[in-house]
Amino acid sequence: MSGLAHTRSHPNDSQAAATGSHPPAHKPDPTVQHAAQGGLSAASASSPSQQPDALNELESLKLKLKSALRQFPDFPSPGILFEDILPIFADPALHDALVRALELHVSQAYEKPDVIVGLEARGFLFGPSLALRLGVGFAPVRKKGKLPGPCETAGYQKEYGEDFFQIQADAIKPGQKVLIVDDIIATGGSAAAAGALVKKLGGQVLGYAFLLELDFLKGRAKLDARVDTLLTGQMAKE
Ligand SMILES: O=P(O)(O)OC[C@H]1O[C@H](OP(=O)(O)OP(=O)(O)O)[C@H](O)[C@@H]1O
Ligand SMILES: Nc1ncnc2[nH]cnc12
Repeated sequence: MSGLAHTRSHPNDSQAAATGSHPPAHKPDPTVQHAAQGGLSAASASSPSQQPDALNELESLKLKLKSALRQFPDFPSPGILFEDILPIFADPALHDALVRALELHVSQAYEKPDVIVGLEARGFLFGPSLALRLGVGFAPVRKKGKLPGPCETAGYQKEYGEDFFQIQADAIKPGQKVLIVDDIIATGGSAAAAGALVKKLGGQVLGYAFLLELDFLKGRAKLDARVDTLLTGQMAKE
């Protein structure tokens, strides 16, 4: 299995990314840790530049991370199986594993970005740490009404509702290369809105990187640049 996996999304597939039906109607015990499937599904070819040691390290980090995720059924609304990533941050070793995995992933797969853009709120948990490791800037995309000064705004729909995102007008300079990061891609609405904001400011979206992809929702079809995720899938425990 490749340590890095990505596909370039096809903008024309966006209709396929509608809201989702959900995977198995199991009722998992939320106190039991679950395993999202490690690795990535489609189109995951290693490039010759990828170092075997780094790939092994990445695979081992992904296994640790997947075992830390928990699921809560019917949160925040009925029918949603909520993936809780917070146990990762309760344990410094797991926290470090997440930042290290993203650092490996991004540094092997992309040219160096100028700016990491993280999405409120869970993209703020690791976006700044990743930016620091890579030696690049960080800019937040926030929910409407939280950022001072001139802002660009984009509305979007997500797996469980709709919202507005904003970015400060001077957060990205025209021509800057941007990597957008968040914890989860579900329907892709949030990430697509963030990409639209970066492009409104003249930024170049190198790609999107996530901890977890709920692939049955086909969110990556909404994104028109490279998409990378450490873990894929949603698996309920009986
Ligand atoms: O792919 P989508 O269907 O758009 O869903 C993914 C988004 O949903 C969650 O954020 P949420 O809006 O719940 O905000 P939070 O991080 O503040 O909890 C998650 O952190 C992603 O940002
Ligand atoms: N099922 C889910 N669990 C956690 N965060 C989400 N964001 C969108 N869908 C989600």
